Amino acid sequence: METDPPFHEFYKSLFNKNMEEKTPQTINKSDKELVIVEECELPLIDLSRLYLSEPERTECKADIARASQEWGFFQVVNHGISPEILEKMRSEQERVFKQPFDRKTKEYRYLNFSAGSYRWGTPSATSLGQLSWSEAFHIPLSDISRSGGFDTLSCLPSTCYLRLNRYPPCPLPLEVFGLTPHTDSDFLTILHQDQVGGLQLVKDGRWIAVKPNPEALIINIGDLFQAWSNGVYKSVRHRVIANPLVERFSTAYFFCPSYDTVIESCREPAVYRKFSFREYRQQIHEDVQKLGTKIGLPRFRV
Ligand SMILES: O=C(O)CCC(=O)C(=O)O
Ligand SMILES: [Fe+2]
Repeated sequence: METDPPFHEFYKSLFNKNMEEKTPQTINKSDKELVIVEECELPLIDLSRLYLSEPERTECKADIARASQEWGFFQVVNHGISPEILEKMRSEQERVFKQPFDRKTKEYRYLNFSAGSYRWGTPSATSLGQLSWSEAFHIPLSDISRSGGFDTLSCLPSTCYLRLNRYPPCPLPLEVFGLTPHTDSDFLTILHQDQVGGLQLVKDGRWIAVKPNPEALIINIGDLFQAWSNGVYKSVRHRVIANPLVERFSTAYFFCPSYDTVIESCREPAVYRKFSFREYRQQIHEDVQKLGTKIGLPRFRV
């Protein structure tokens, strides 16, 4: 039974188009203003410092604020989630994705998730550079609290969700992304990645590769946090490079406000006009439908 999504069959015309072109497009060329130079470690924050007395507490918060301004990304250790739980999450995730493809698409109910929680590839892609060579389960937190008896989760907005990502080995890693470049449309993201690597982000106008640390959690600022902080904290573009040999797993938790929440800059003069999260989501949806791509925050500049 095939477990991988049928990328080759479904995107055959894109592969053929790429072969026919005299100089096949590679993703590095198509994103040509940004060339990869190095692998680096994200700023590392030891969260246990928050429980110490002053000045450690304040210094820890200042480090977080600095990383959020300069990188939009940082990693945390001593976050309270044991390596055993992270390992268990990874092995359960592997089990879910190892189900036959047909079952993942048609029989989502076997997992007790809502309809439409499974996605793979990029249905709207018109070139290989727009295709994401990955599959994901997108699980509203309300589904988890309902099925797992985690009552404490029910006090979080129903818009929060968990995304389980799997990146199968990809035969054309220079032409196809694991996940195409994007910023996250939420407030804050918490990401756990395995040891394979592939996550890259833009720093000072260049793509850099994030050195994996499976013990750490990666935190990144989302679009709403950027707007709320009036552009002080950065929602940074990131992407995942496909791997030709090994599969990769990651889990992302997207912390979102309720749809009615109004995002308004905390400072004057405001860089962005105020908007509700509902309005933001609708605008993204509309842009993706009409233009094939997300515009995001630039739409809301005053
Ligand atoms: O897999 C990763 O490392 C990144 C995932 C990501 O950026 C996302 O799901 O939005
Ligand atoms: Fe992301």
